[in-house]
Parts: sequence; C-alpha cells; structure tokens
Amino acid sequence: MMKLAIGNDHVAVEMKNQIKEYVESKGIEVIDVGTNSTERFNYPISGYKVGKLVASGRVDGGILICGTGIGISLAANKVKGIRACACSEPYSAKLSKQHNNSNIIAFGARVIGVETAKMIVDEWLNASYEGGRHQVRIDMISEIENTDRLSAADGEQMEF
Ligand SMILES: O=C[C@H](O)[C@H](O)[C@H](O)COP(=O)(O)O
Repeated sequence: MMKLAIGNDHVAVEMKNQIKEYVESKGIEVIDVGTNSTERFNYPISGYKVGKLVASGRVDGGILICGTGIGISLAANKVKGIRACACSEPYSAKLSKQHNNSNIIAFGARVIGVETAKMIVDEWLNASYEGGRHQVRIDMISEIENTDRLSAADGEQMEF
C-alpha cells in the first residue's frame, strides 16, 4: 500500500483535511503531521517533518500546504534528498515528477482552490520519473547539496 505524509500550517487546515480525505479515498495511507488548529503555526515544522519522513523512506512521498506553498517547500528542501516543488497548476506538478523526480508536492491554500489542488495531486501521483537525461541534472543538484560544489562537464570544479 502506498503511504504519503501530509503537512500544513494554520492557513491550510481545511484544505489539508480535504486533500487528505481525497488521497485516502484512493486507497493511499496518509500520515498527517500538520496542525489542525487555525492558531498561527510556523510552517518549517511541517516542512521539516514531512521532509524527514520522505528522505528516510518511511513514506513514498509528501504533500505540503501553506498559504502559498512556498515557505513550507523551502523548509522541506533543506532536508537532504528532498526535491519539494511548489505548483499552482497540474502541468508543472506532472513535469516536476517526470523531469525533476519531485518527492514532495506543495501548493498554497491562499492561491488555488481545492479542485485545482486535487488535479495537481492526481497529475503528480500518476506521473513517473523519466530518468535518462534528467538524471544528469538531478545528480548535479545532489552534488551541490552534498559537496557545496559543482563539477563542470570536463570534470573541472567550477570556481564561484
Ligand atoms: O510561505 C509561507 C506561507 O504562505 C504561510 O502560510 C504564510 O506566510 C502565513 O502568513 P500569516 O502568518 O500572515 O498567516
């Protein structure tokens, strides 16, 4: 059974519950680490928790929702191995998986409605990473993450 983690801040409680129910209706298990209170909640907490669950392999992917999807994805992207993509429409969500091998999808409860959010989740869940030429670029992103350096095509280290 597929397992996803979901997280949110105070802005996105209602959308989180709607998306959680939608995903569960597809037979996917959802671990909810977000807040259920509309009291101000600092989104890095949810970004970090979902990021760690995904990066450690305890879940197969993650969904993050804040006001814009931006802050919460920025936080998740600080966890090693995370590629969290904030998307406001389904095309980018699909390509984020096919080309960028996104392991977390994020969106904003102040930006899109729940039906668009469901379409984003569907496209992201149904897409597959294509590998091939894209793996070279993912490897480059990982090199920056792991070494704070990036090798040029000729093997030289870039100096910046
Ligand atoms: O990227 C950040 C998110 O959009 C937050 O949901 C937002 O900054 C929260 O704003 P406020 O504290 O004014 O509700």
